[in-house]
Amino acid sequence: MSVDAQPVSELPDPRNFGLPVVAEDELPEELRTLVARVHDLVDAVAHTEADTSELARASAAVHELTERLNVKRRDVGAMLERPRADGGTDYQTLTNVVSGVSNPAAVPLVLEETEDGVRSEFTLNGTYQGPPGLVHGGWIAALLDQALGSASAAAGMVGLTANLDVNYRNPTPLNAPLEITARVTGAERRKVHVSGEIRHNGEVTAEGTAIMVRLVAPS
Ligand SMILES: CCCCCCCC(=O)SCCNC(=O)CCNC(=O)[C@H](O)C(C)(C)COP(=O)(O)OP(=O)(O)OC[C@H]1O[C@@H](n2cnc3c(N)ncnc32)[C@H](O)[C@@H]1OP(=O)(O)O
Repeated sequence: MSVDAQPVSELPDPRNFGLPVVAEDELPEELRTLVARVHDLVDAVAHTEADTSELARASAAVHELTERLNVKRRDVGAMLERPRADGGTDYQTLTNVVSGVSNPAAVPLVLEETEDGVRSEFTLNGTYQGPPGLVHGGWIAALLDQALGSASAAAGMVGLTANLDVNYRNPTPLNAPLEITARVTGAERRKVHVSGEIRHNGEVTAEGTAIMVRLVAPS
C-alpha cells in the first residue's frame, strides 16, 4: 500500500474549525469528581432495587440537581486542550461519549500512545450491557471506533471514520479487565487505514478495521 498521506507535526487547532477550546488545567477537579460520581450513579440507577419512597426521593433530588447544573452550560463541540509529553498539543472532544473527561456516560477510555499505536486497559460496568453479562455490540464498535480514530490522530492524521468493519470473535464480558489496541496500517492521499482489537485475558473478543479520512482545515 502506498503511504503518501504525510503525518503532520502538529494536530489541527480546533479554533480553526470554529470550535471552543478548554485548557485541561481550567477544568475544575470538582467537575471530574462530579463526573465520576454520576458515572457510578447511572450504574446504581440501572440496578437499584430500592423501595418506592427511596426511588421518589432520589428522582426529586436528581431533577433538582439537573436544573441547577443546566443554569450554565458549555457549548456543544467544546474541545479539551492538553499538553503532550513530546511538547506538542493534544485535542479531545470534551464530551466524547467514549472518552470525554466531562461525560459521565463515557467509559472513560484513556488511551496511551505505544510504539506502534494506542492502547488502554479498562473495565465496563453493567451500564454497557447488551446480552446478559456481556458488553453491547454497539458499544464494542464505539470503543473500536474511538481507538482506531485515536491511533490515526496519534500518528498525526486526525480524521473522521468513513468506514468501520467489526468482527465479534468471542463474547466480551462486563465487570472484567479488557484491553484495547489500535494502530495505523497504511495511508494514501487523505485515507488512513487502521486496525485494532479488544482482548479479555489475552484472547481477542472483537477486532475492527477502519478507513479514517483526514480533515482538511478550512482556508
Ligand atoms: C482523536 C479522534 C478520535 C475520533 C474517534 C471517533 C471517530 C468518529 O466517530 S467520526 C464520526 C463518524 N463519522 C462521520 O460522521 C463521517 C461522516 N462522513 C463524512 O463526513 C464524509 O463522508 C467524509 C469526511 C468521511 C469523506 O468525505 P470527503 O471529505 O468529501 O472525502 P471524499 O473526497 O469523498 O473521499 C476521500 C477519500 O476517502 C474515500 N472514502 C470516502 N468515504 C468512504 C467510505 N465510506 N468507504 C471507503 N472509502 C471512502 C474516497 O473514495 C476517497 O478516496 P481516494 O483518495 O482514493 O479517492
